[in-house]
Amino acid sequence: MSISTIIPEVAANTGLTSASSVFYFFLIPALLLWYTYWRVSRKHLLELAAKLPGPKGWPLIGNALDFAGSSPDVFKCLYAHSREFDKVVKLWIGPKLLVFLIDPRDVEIILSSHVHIDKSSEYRLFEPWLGNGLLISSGQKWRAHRKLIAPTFHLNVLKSFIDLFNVNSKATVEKMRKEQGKTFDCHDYMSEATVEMLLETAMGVSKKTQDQSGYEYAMAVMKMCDILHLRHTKIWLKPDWIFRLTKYGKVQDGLIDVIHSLTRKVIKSKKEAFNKGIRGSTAEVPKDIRAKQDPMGEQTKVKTVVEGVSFGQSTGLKDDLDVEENDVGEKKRLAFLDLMIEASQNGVIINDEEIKEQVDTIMFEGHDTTAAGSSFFLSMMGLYPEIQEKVIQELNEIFGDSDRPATFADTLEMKYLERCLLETLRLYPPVPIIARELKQDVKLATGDYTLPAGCTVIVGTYKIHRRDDIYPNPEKFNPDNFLPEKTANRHYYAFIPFSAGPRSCVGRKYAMLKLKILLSTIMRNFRIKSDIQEKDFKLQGDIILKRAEGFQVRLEPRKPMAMAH
Ligand code: HEM
Repeated sequence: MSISTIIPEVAANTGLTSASSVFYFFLIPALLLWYTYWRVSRKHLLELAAKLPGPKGWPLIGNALDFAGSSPDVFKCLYAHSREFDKVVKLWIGPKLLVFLIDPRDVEIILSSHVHIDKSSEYRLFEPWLGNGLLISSGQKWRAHRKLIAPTFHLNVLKSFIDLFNVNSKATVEKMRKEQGKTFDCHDYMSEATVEMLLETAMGVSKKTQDQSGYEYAMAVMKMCDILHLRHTKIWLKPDWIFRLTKYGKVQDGLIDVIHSLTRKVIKSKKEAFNKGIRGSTAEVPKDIRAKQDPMGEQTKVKTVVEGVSFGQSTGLKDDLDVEENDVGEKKRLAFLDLMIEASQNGVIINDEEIKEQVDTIMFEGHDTTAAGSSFFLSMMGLYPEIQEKVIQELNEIFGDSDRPATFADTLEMKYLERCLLETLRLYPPVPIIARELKQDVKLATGDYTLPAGCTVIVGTYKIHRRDDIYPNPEKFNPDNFLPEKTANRHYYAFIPFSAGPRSCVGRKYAMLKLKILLSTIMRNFRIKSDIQEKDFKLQGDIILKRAEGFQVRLEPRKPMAMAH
């Protein structure tokens, strides 16, 4: 009689022991086999990666610890790496290979290509929010929708937004007036203004359509970005099933609810107007603004094809936004949401779900980027009073004492303000990096390096804009970097705040026009002061570049009753 029949616990234990030994007997070789297969299947990637320069990492986790700190620490650490190497930097986050490109000649190969246009897997985390909208989609869907959407941001359409840009800029000035003399975060005002302008222009609905304010929507977007950034940098939060078990999963659901409820209301309201035969924005433009606008019909006289640097693109580069006026057919002159709804009527080009995805995408891409860009601009004005005075002088020359709204022709005269804006986008590009996933190997231009298929390639815009071989004294805010003689000889891909090539930003011209009207209106009313020096900025690159401490500025009135009407 064996001992196990006498003592049942021992029998059970013996059974357990033998079961677990069998388990380990098979598990360990299975794991080893899987690891060997995995290494062999990635042999090509590992061999090419070994030749790329990069900081030393740890076994298995690679450089994952570089991503473990707070947002500003991660940003600082990545920027420090980009300064140790001058062309390419390789980093491993566990098994994931990231390759940063920081030379414009290499960046051109990726951004100008019609092949390397797939977004990296990191963008997948946006899906519950943005669906498969323009920012994330690829292949035939992206191509068809890009073709549909790009013409809705043509200058001819944008010019019809000028009244609404003016109305909303004035309203922002009035709201900011209560902050005079205090130190406050101007980003809050810029976010609200940019959301409301998008609603009234590209979406074509009154901002009163929604009961919550643009500010609430903007705050929900900001918190969503915090969560997405956390998931990008903390690898254990990446798998959906783990993420859903954490408190962040629930918070995300709540935020998406706020965001999507705005989207649904906007689409509903636009459809109702559309069915009544109304085209164009339903937002109100006060009579005085419309009457003062374009008194001599000058807007129609001004040649509309103003390309290159004035609209955020290096001189000489072109994309699908730079089509001639005559190439944009009558039908395509509709604003974004009008055109989406019209196209959906036959259900072939775009269906209701796809419209929602695109509205979410444009609302996000269109507001957070411009809110950051304008807040950095105001911070720069506050820090450099002599530069600010030159902007004010230019605005005085254009507008004199008048409180008239800005016209399109005026925006073309704002040459110095434009250079300050471009210089802001150089030093503080709101989208500090762009990531793509390579489906095939890519030979680089700057050395004997080949990027392996399967890696994530990251265009390091922030670092490229601060290369000392391209921009002398690169950390200094110097609007003269954008004098025509300076831009003429620069590599096309040395200034890419809006990306470039077939997947460039569709809102590039919209952003530049809107920012010129908003910022000039603010500066016709206030002088900006700021006490925190650039070296003390705590930058965080959670998708959109921001200052962790907030964009603290003070306002001084230029004219006590200026612009009051
Ligand atoms: C200062 C303001 C802005 C900056 C710096 C900016 C920058 C960028 C960049 C760098 C990209 C490429 C992103 C990537 O490939 O991952 C992009 C894409 C995009 N942007 Fe902007 N953007 C701005 C404003 C806007 C505005 C106002 C809109 C819409 C009204 C907009 C809509 C889009 C869309 C839809 C895409 C995706 C395009 C595609 O993949 O085909 N952006 N933007």
